[in-house]
Amino acid sequence: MMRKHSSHIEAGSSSCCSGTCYCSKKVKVTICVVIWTVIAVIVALILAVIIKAATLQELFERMELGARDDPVFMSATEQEILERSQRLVDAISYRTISFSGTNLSLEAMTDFGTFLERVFPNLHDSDFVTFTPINTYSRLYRIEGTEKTLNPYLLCAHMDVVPEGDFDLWTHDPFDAGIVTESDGQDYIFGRGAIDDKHAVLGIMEALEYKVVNKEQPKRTFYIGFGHDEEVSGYLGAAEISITLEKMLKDNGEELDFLLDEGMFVVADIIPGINVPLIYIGVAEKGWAVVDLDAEGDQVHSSTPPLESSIGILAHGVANMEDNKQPSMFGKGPEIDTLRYAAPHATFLLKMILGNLWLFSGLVSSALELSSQTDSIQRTTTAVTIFNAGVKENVVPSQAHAVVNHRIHPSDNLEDVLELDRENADRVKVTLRDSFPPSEVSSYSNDVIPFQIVVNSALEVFPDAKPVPGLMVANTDTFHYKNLTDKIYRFTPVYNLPEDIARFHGIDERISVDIYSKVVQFYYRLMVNADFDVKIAPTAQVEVKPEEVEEFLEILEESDYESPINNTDSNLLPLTKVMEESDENSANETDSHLMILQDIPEEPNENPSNETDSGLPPSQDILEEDFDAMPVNETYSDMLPLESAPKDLDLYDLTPEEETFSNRTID
Ligand SMILES: CCCCCCCC/C=C\CCCCCCCC(=O)NCC(=O)O
Repeated sequence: MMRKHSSHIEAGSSSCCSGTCYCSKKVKVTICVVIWTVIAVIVALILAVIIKAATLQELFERMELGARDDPVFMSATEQEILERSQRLVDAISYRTISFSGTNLSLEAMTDFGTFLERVFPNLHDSDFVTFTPINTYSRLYRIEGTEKTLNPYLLCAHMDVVPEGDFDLWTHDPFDAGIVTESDGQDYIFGRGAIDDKHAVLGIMEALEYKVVNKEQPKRTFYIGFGHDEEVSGYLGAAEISITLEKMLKDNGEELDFLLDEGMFVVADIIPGINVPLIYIGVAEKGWAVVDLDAEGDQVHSSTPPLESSIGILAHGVANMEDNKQPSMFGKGPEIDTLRYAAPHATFLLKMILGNLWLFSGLVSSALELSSQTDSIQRTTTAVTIFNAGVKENVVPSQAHAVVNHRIHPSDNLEDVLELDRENADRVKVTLRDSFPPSEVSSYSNDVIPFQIVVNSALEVFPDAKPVPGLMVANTDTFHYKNLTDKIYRFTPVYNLPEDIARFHGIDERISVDIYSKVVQFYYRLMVNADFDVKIAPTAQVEVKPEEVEEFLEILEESDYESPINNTDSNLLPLTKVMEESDENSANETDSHLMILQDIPEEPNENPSNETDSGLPPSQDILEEDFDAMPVNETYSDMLPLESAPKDLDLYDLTPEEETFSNRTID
C-alpha cells in the first residue's frame, strides 16, 4: 500500500511540483489553476487600478459664463490696494466680540456700523442700494438689478468675532496690529476677524462701493446680509435677517437663487501627493451638538481623598471620548467627492488610490485620520471645550463639569452620537444641551449655474487652483437661511496652508495684503459673473407639466393663435435643459422656446385690468377663465415679470413671425 502510494506521488511530481509532493495529479492541476487564477485576478486588478489612474478625468467642467476671458478686473493701484487694506485694519480695531448669546459687544457693533457707512459713503447713498437695519445691529442690503428676469442671490458675512483668547500668545495686538511685514517678506493684516470674517464684510463692501462709484448697476438684483452674532449661533442676526429677507422676496415676487457665505477656502498642501491648491467649496455643513458632562463624588478633606473623585471620573470619561472617536463616515458624505475631484491632480501613486476608492477607501480613511484637520471631514468630531471643578486646593469637590461640542457629519445622527458618548463616559451624566442637524447637500453638478458662478469667480482670482466640493466642518449663519434656497455655498477665497487653518479662532489670525486684494476681486467677479447668466436664460425655472402646456396651447389655439414654433413641448425649459439642448437646437429656436410663455400675455389687448404686468400668475395657472380674471397686484415668484424682460439682448430678438405673434390679441 505504502509503495503503491509513493510511486503514484512520484509519477505526479514530475509534472508540477518539484521535490517531494504528496498530491494526486488532479489535485495539483487544480492547485495550479487556482494559483494562476489568483495571479491573473491580481494582475487584472493592478492593471485596472493603473488604467483607472491613468485615465482619470477632471470632474469639474467649467462653464463659460461670459466674463471669464474679460481681463477687466476692478482696477486697483498699489495705493488703492493699500487703502483697502487699511480699511480692513480699521475694521479689525472694532472689538465686536461675541462672548455668549447674552454677552455681545453691542456698542462696538454700533460703532462698526457707523464705520461702514463712513468708509463706504457711495454705496450707502446709492439709488440702487437700499439698507435695512435688522434687530438694530445686523445689516441687510438690497442691490436693485436692472433686469428683473433673474432671481436674486444673497451674499452673507458676519461682523462679530470670537475673543482673542490668550492675548500673551499673540505676536501682535489682536485689535491694533496694523499691517505687518513678516519674515516671508509678505505684508499681513493681523488681528481677530482678519479671516473670520471681517475680510468678507469689507471685501463685499469694497466690491459694491467700486460698482457704485463706477456706475455699474448690476443686472441681477442681489442682497447682502451681515449678521452681528454668528459666533454665538446667529439667532439675533441672521435668523432675523432671514425673516425680513423672506418677506422682501415675497413682496418683490422673487425667489432666492443661491447664497454664498463664509466657509471653506483655498487650501494647499493639505494632502501629501496633491500638489495644487484646492478651491474647497462647502456644499454642506455639519450639524452641531453641545453636551454637558457631569460627574459626582464625595466632597471630602484632601488629606483623605476618595478612591475616585468627581474630577477623576469625569477626566476618565472625557479621555475615553477622545480615545474612542465617533465612527468614520468616509464615503457617505461629500468628502468622497472632495477626493474624487482632487484625484486628477495627484501624483500617479495617489491617483491609483484616489481613483480606486472602491478598493482603497479603508486605506484613505486611515490616512485622513492622521491629521485632525483632514479627519474632520469624515466623522463627527468631539471637542472638549470647557472643564470645570474645584474651589479650593484642599477640598475634593463633589461636582465636576465639562462641555463637549460635536460637529455632526451629514451621514451621522444625533442619537448614535449620544449613545457612544454615554458608552464612553458611562459613569458620567451626559445631557444634550443644544443641537441642530447637518445641512442638506447643495447641488454641485456641472450644470448648476450658481455653483459655476462661485467656482468661476474663484478660478479667476486663483487660476492655478482646482475646485473641489466638500463638507464645511464648522458652522455658519447659513443654517438660518436654509428655507430660502437649496443652493447654499460656503467659501471665501482666503489661501490657507494647514498651519494657517489653526489661526481660525486661534492665535495670530491674519490675511496677507495680496490675498485680501483677491478677496475683493473675488466678490467683484462674483457680482459680474452672476449677471452673465442673463445671456443664457432666466434662472427662474417654471416647472410646467406637459399636460399643462398642452392645455395652455389648446386655449391659445381656440383663441386663433398660431405658434411660430414647431416644437411646443418645451416652451419654457429649465435653464439646465436649455443648455443641454443648445447644441442641438438652433439659437433662435431655443430662444423662442424660452420666451414664448413670457411673451404671450405681455400686451394683452383686452386685459381686463390693464395692470397685470405688475404681477403675473404662474404659467401653469393660466387657464382659459384666468384670462378674464388676471390677478392684479399679485406677485408670483415663479413667473417672470414681463415689463423688464431684457429685450435689449440678442437672445430676445424676435423673428417677424414671433413679432406678429407677440402682438396678437388673446380673446
Ligand atoms: C481634502 C481636503 C481636506 C480639507 C480639510 C480642511 C479642514 C478644515 C479645517 C478647519 C476649518 C476651519 C473653518 C473655520 C470656519 C469659521 C467659521 C466659524 O467659526 N463658525 C463658527 C463655528 O463653527 O463655531
